[in-house]
Amino acid sequence: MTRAIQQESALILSAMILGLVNHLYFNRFEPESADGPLLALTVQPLLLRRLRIYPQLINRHLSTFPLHPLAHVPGPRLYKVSKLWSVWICSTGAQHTVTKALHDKYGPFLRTGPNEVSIIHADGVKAVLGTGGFQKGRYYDPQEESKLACNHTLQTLRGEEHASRRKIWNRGLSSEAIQEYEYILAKRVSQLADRLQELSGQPVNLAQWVGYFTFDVMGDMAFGGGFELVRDAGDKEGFWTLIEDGMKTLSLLSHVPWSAPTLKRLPKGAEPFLKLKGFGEACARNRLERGSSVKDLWYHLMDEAGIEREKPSLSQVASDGVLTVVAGSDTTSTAISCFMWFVLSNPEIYHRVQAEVDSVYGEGDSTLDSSKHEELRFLIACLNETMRLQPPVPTNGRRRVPSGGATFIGGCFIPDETEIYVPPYSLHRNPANFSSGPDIYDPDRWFRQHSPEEVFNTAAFIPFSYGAANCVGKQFAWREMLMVTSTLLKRFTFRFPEDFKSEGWVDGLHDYFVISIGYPLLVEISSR
Ligand code: HEM
Repeated sequence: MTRAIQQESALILSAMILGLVNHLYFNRFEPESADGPLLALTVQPLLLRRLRIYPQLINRHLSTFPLHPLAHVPGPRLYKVSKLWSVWICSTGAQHTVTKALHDKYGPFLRTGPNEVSIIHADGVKAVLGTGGFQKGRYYDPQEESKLACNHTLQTLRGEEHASRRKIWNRGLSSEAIQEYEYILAKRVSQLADRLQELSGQPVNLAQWVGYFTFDVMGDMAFGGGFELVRDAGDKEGFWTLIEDGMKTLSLLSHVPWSAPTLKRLPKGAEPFLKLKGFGEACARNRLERGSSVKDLWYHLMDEAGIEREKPSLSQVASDGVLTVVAGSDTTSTAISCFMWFVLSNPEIYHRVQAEVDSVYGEGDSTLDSSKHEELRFLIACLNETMRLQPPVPTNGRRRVPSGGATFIGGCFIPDETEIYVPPYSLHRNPANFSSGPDIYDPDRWFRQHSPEEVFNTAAFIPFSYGAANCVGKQFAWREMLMVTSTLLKRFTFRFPEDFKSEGWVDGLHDYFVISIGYPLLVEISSR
């Protein structure tokens, strides 16, 4: 062996040892902040540079190491090495479609990070999200930073704390409470329809108007009113952008939760969150000063009836108010806008669903009467099919396998401390769960007698998530979606303008935890 080869072998060996030490350390002890890794990233390359070995060499031996506990889960090499790739994909808004393409290539178990697995096997739903499943993972931690917005919202609480706060939320969104909000909803639905009537005959961005509507509804629900976007025809406070920027930053940070404490020390690192928090606090102050003539959700969350032994704090409720607006407006408006896009793109379905609304709400009936909602079976199927293909929360947050909780899911070994998730967009389009034509808009699949070759597995349909932390607003969202879509279908005829390239509209749906609609949904409206 020449001296040069001996030297090279020694250097490679030392790099491998360093790689192994890093691997063992970071695999066991995920960093709490970016400080340690940054130090390691600075010192180790310098050290190796002196030894003439470059960090790429180490990278190869870290999370792609054949003895890594997740080595058996397939996925692209870049994902195995670092979460930074996910951050980049997420910043483009294409997380849902990229994850789907990777599942198509690698199968139902996909490694999307050094310590992260995505599952679209139907067994994953109960195992990860159901009773006996896992608690929320570190993905949610950036929201918990004390200097960041939405501190301790319902969405970031775990275990007992979550269960006791969720009890109050359940009360605020129970069937009984929703009956009281019906008045708010009906008022807002007629206001939207009246405004659209004024705009008939010209191209209108329907998605924008539906967005104004859902924001107004949530403003009424969470803070006793005050947004008035439909009335004033616009995003006058700029808080739409505020919420969108906040959500985008949050979804990026969520991929690298340990970077949040370090980033927050940088001057602009946490700005969108702080703005969002300021917005929530201002709305909360307004609600307190103004009071409310109706029992809104705030009434329940603040426990104004005095049912709880310990009254929730104002800051807690202000944070939950922001959560309501974020969780309840973009989601519902995405579902409604996508529904309109799907039915307008499928004229036969459009005519059938309109005919159903006409038959359920006959002469003299009001579409604001929700007691007939159960009769709208085809409309419900169309909305379900919409949320199957375009779930408003397409990727979902991560859960964490606890220490000592290693398990098998759908035959795949999932080691402890893994961040694991079940992304609805890919789950719903997996042919093992829905086929034939998993990517085809086919509302009839919700009705018809299924042949033995057909797969229709509703256990793998989770637009509202599943288990103890599923969507608490599901029942309200259904009431809202059915009331507004039946009203619009009954009152108007919609069509895409001649020169509108409607096929590409879905390409503008960006996944920033909730969907953000990038392109205008242009329609021409005429009264019927
Ligand atoms: C079509 C409309 C909606 C969809 C598809 C939807 C979907 C979801 C999903 C997937 C989650 C779980 C997120 C996670 O795991 O981190 C969730 C949670 C939640 N949603 Fe909704 N949502 C909708 C409407 C609403 C509405 C109208 C409200 C409020 C009135 C609401 C309030 C919430 C809250 C507070 C949570 C957190 C629940 C918890 O952590 O216990 N959502 N939603």
